[in-house]
Amino acid sequence: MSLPGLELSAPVETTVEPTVQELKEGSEWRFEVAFGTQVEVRLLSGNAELFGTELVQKQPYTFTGTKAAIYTWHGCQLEVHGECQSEYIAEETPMISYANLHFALEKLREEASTIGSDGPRVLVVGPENAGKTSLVKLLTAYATRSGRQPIAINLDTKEGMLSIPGTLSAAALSSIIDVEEGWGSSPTNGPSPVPVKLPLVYYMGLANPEDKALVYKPIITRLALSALNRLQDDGESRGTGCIIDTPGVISQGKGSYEIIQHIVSEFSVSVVVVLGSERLYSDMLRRFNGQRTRAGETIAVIKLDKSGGCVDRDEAYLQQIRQAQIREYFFGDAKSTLSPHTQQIDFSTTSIYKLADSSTDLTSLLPGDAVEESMAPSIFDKVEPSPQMQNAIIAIVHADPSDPQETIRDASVTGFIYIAEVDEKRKKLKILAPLSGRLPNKAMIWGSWPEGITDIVG
Ligand SMILES: Nc1ncnc2c1ncn2[C@@H]1O[C@H](COP(=O)(O)OP(=O)(O)OP(=O)(O)O)[C@@H](O)[C@H]1O
Repeated sequence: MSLPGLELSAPVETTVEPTVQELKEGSEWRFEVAFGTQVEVRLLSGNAELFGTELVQKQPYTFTGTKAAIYTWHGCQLEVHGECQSEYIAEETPMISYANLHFALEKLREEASTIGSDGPRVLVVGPENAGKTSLVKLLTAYATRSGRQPIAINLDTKEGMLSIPGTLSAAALSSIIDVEEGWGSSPTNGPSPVPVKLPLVYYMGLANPEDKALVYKPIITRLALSALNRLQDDGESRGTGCIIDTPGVISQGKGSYEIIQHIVSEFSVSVVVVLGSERLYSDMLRRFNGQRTRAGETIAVIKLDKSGGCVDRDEAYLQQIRQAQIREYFFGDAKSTLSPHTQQIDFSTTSIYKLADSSTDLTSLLPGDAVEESMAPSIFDKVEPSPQMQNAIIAIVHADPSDPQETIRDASVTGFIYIAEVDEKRKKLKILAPLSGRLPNKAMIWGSWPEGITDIVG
């Protein structure tokens, strides 16, 4: 069966005989599956995990558009149906050092729980494709397997965590992460085999946060406030702490790591993990080692090797991932199909704010420069619907259309709509929304990221 909007129709190749991969202890099977093809994997014997989440024996797992690795601590047998784009077994992996980091964090968590303080706030930085997201998934999965409830935080707008790209989000993860889907699914209207997570989402609408620190930094501040409050209020998460994923671009040293500094101070980061860069490690050591957090803890800076399995992903592949995340937001996934609604709305019922292109960025002013009222940065331009909006994703946020721009910028997301058609003559928009019913009278943000997507509505 083919699902509308999802490219899930390609069946698993059943005519080809399955292959069996024998993995020795401490090795991993690295595999890539193209979009449009599916590969089914079963764990026949032994134990195995995908970025920290354990596979259940005999259960079929189906992968499409995936680059990942299945690791075994004690050896296992995997049965593979279908054709991978590439696959091999690697015996050298940095998994022991990753597991040691987990045990060190567990020690800090135990200490925090004993004295009733916050568990470690862990920041993962490193160049692009160093394996940051995979490490954050692994540490989160290991923490949940230890019976804890970590808060996972995504500050990388290039890819979404439990939301679409362009967003920053936080979620308390008490249940396992989904082997096939990555982080799992956010609330849907259907039953889900893996419990759904309720993320807190903010919309940035840009791929490169350094382009607009004026928007990115305040959103980080909001998200940090919410996440740290959640830690304080939630006994289960408090001793566990949080694990923060970041975009590679902020680790390149431009702007003297100003954004990393901002994240460390807003989240009161106590452990900085540097993946795959000696130079970044030495810069982070110089900047943070031995410094103290707000609560007086000493900040630790740790270096970890990049896994040889990390793959550079080309732009075409990344675009397919983004489109799959958007389709999934509206239509669900193979396990739970959603029923989004198209409807016509009048231009007059919309209040759309577009990130201003030429806003004065106060961060570019030198200390002591006077800020005149006329120079005050404008964050958004209020815009009428226009043909350029066709195929765009628009965020609806928890703010009134008449609220100050700062309030709109700092508001969390209620949901997203997709603009299928702009009819300038009749002044109507055809939109796709996850639910039926009138759109709330809230401010809407039109960003440049994720880019428009075609063919989503028939
Ligand atoms: N051990 C491994 N074996 C095979 N593939 C892997 C392995 N580790 C990571 N990958 C894959 O490599 C790619 C890059 O990894 P990941 O997304 O974790 O890096 P990142 O540093 O978060 O990237 P970005 O900077 O773009 O956010 C991903 O497709 C991931 O699934």
